[in-house]
Amino acid sequence: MASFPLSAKEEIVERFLDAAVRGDLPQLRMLLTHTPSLINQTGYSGWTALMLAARNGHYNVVEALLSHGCDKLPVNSSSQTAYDIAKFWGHSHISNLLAQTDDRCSGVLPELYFCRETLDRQSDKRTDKAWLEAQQSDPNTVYLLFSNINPMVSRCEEDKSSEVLNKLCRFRYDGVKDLFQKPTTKLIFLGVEKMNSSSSCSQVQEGSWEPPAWFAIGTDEDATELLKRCRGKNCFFTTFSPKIDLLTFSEEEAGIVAHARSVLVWHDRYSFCSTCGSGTSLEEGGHKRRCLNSECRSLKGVHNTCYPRVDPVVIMLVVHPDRNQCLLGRKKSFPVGMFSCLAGFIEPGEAIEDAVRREVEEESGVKVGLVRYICSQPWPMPSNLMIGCLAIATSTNIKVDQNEIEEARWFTRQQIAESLHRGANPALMLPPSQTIAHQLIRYWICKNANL
Ligand SMILES: NC(=O)C1=CN([C@@H]2O[C@H](COP(=O)(O)OP(=O)(O)OC[C@H]3O[C@@H](n4cnc5c(N)ncnc54)[C@H](O)[C@@H]3O)[C@@H](O)[C@H]2O)C=CC1
Ligand SMILES: [Mg+2]
Ligand SMILES: [Mg+2]
Ligand SMILES: [Mg+2]
Ligand SMILES: [Zn+2]
Repeated sequence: MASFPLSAKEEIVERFLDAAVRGDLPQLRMLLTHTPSLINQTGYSGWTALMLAARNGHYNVVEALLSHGCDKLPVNSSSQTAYDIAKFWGHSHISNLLAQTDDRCSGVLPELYFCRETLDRQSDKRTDKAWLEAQQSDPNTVYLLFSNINPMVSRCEEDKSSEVLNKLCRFRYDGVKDLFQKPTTKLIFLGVEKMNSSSSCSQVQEGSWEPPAWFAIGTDEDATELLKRCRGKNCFFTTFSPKIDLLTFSEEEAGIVAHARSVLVWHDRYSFCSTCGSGTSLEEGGHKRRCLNSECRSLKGVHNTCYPRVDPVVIMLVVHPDRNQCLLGRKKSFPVGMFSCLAGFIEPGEAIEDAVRREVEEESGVKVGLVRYICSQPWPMPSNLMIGCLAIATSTNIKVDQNEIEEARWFTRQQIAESLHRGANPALMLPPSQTIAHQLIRYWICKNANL
């Protein structure tokens, strides 16, 4: 067979990979210093330097590559990551290292979007009327303004390259106190600030630091009038279109928005008592509605009709019995090429595991055995709690319920890893990283298929 001379670029890649095979750390470091882009390159074999070092048990080379920010997601033609390779060849010190280090491939999920608890909710303070009133007029108290259920935001100018586009507009008492007079205004106590690096040091040391309280205000005032309070700043009300607005806050603000918006939506949609139909009033810092009819059954004992609702939803990555493929589906409303995990509402009297098995079979015809809970995410659309699971299929034939899902398919680990690694491609687009669906998929790829 004729062999062709290597180009200069190919030659340097092969020298780099050869250094990884031999465990030649000085040579590898020298080449990386000159050509940092070598780090994730593959040679003719389709293996990266990390895979080769993991195959040959060179712990120090794996360590050095990781410290240079090497990507652990690429897979070889057998769909193995470097972690899988180290495990297969019995280099447990290396597979442990690959499982431990870094955020993305540790097998431990990163904190999910909407999950950061920036404020301390202090739910015991919700029944302390005097304390709540004192906080309302405190000059340090922070108010967020919602026109009905949409928060007032400004465009984030700080970092144009970042995904953070929207920033919540923060008001002080003087800027919003007139709204408290209107009977339709809803005031929600969100919590108090947790102590962090920006808390005033001298006050913290003296013990005189009082963490500012945060409230959300929901109002049906004319939106244009409300915007005048910002005095010329470029503010607007987000409409919460999921693809455009919902995922564009910082991690800190996303958690606050999830809390405030879910409670305000509940007030908006449950104005009347669902037991007797009478009017209701807000209590407990906006976290309860009390029926105004003194004869109503809902006033005797504790009733879930009086509290904000949270709807549990199971969301699951179904793994093929061969452990090498996973089941993803797409709804008609998804962008072209996008597939995601199957999901569905838990029904009354149903355990999480049973809901997973039922929803998967209803939507795809696939039967599921083992179900393992992985993580959860509040999803304020309007108030779901996504309960993320991995599930092992016991059958593989797909029969889609066209009312719920347009198409469902088995995807190989390699197809998934490629889409995660190289980004959206026409064949398979995965949901954005802020979603639990994306994180479950990434978790499975990184963690290996063994549950
Ligand atoms: N964060 C994420 O990664 C993802 C979030 N989701 C969310 O999960 C939710 C549920 O997923 P679906 O596949 O639509 O559920 P699903 O498969 O149970 O079907 C939805 C249908 O269930 C019925 N239903 C039962 N209880 C309901 C309730 N409490 N609220 C609304 N409808 C109810 C309605 O007829 C509705 O049309 C959706 O709201 C969706 O936004 C879905 C996929 C990914
Ligand atoms: Mg369903
Ligand atoms: Mg569904
Ligand atoms: Mg359902
Ligand atoms: Zn009632």
